[in-house]
Amino acid sequence: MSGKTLYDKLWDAHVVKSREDGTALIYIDRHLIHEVTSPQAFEGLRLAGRKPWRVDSVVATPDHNVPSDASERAGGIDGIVDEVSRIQVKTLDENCEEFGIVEFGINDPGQGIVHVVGPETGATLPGMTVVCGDSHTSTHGALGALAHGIGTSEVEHVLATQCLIQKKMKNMLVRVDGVLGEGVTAKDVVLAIIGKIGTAGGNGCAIEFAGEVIEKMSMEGRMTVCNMAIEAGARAGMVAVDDITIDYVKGKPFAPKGAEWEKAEAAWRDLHSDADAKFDVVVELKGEEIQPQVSWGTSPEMVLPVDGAVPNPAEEQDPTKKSGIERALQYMGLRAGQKITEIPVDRVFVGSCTNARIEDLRAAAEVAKGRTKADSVKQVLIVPGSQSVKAQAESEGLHKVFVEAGFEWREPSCSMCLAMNSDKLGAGEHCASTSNRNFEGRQGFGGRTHLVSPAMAVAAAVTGHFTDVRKLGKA
Ligand SMILES: CC(C)[C@H](C(=O)O)[C@@H](O)C(=O)O
Ligand code: SF4
Repeated sequence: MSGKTLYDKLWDAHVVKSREDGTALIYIDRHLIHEVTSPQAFEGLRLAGRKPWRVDSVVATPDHNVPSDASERAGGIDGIVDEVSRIQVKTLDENCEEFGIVEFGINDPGQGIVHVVGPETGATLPGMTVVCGDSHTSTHGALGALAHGIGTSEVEHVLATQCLIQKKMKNMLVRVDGVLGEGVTAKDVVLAIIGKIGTAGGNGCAIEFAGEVIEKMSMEGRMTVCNMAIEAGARAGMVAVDDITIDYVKGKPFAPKGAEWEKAEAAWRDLHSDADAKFDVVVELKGEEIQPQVSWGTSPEMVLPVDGAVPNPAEEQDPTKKSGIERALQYMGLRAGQKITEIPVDRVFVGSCTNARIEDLRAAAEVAKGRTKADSVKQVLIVPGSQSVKAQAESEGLHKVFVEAGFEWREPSCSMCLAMNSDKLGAGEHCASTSNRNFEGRQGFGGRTHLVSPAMAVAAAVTGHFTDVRKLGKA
């Protein structure tokens, strides 16, 4: 018998009962909650007269509907102008109060995007099963956890039973070997992976990201990569536990302490695929071949190196792909063969659970330092992923760099990642965005999203069009 993959190990450790039909009941260690997908789940609990099975496994924070604007934010929940948003955030608050759930409320120092808050507080730990009613829960797999999104009815199921019915996924290995060039980041790595395997490449699989590039990557970079596993079609992405993981987790508020820590660390050290483990699918990339990426179309797989040119549908043989390209070019307002660097940018968004951690803001500030927003760019939003990221950035003076560059320094929120709050693109506007989704209307009706790294987003902000950050020269 061959060895186990990391996914096999995490799965086996959480199976409560397996059935003949391939489904299994798995135990959930951590349940993260936000305002969008939890109201009906709590309503269901109430109607059935149930209470959460293990209330201390649940951690909540509002993120999608909270305004990023400081003055609107200052009014707390009651100050939220949009009525639907206000009700959602208020309902989360009331539900947490009623059921005794730990919540980092709207202006609490622990508040933030749920996928930033989980790892930074140690609510997410290696070896855990982590769920949230949110597809980007895959982010938490970076810690060597089995983490994936669930639907609202499953949110209720997990609240009520602490378990989830699942079918085991296939094992997929994505190896990124070699080294990354200067100016090439985790975001470029994951965009290049999706460009290669497509948005259906990981369907039915749990992806383990490995290889030298991933081994050298910081925890935050690994989170960026795992965050977008879902955009590659896989519900879960993960990375083996190593010293980088252990060092990251140590001392976090929810992390075990003292003798408990020793025991936990020893167990976590086994959270890697065995040398003889077999994967159903293996994909390999070379780090040195990855360039800074920019998405040009309406799907994350429509992505190119910054020195590339938008495809010409006339050169595509496959009729489905051809019409896909035609439609994307039309929506995005681009010409066949147009150089990526010739695409003008109207707004820039640095934020989201993909790229709003402290290292992302440092990378953005490094490019912004001594430069200013191009006149043609209407707005540059810099939105920290959590209150704690915001405080850290301010203690390092990063906010001053942004403000001096003519950018807006905002409050933690999902913000312009999706049009669920007041940060939106206007119809026809192009946005250099560090988020993870670029489908039609994602950032506002008619808005045109281009996915990039934080450094590339700022390079676009200061030049007014996509620019290879490596060619910017000295500020
Ligand atoms: C609102 C929520 C359910 C959704 C998700 O599941 O991912 C959102 O976070 C997104 O990024 O589209
Ligand atoms: S930041 Fe964007 S992708 Fe992440 S949870 Fe919020 S809306 Fe979803």
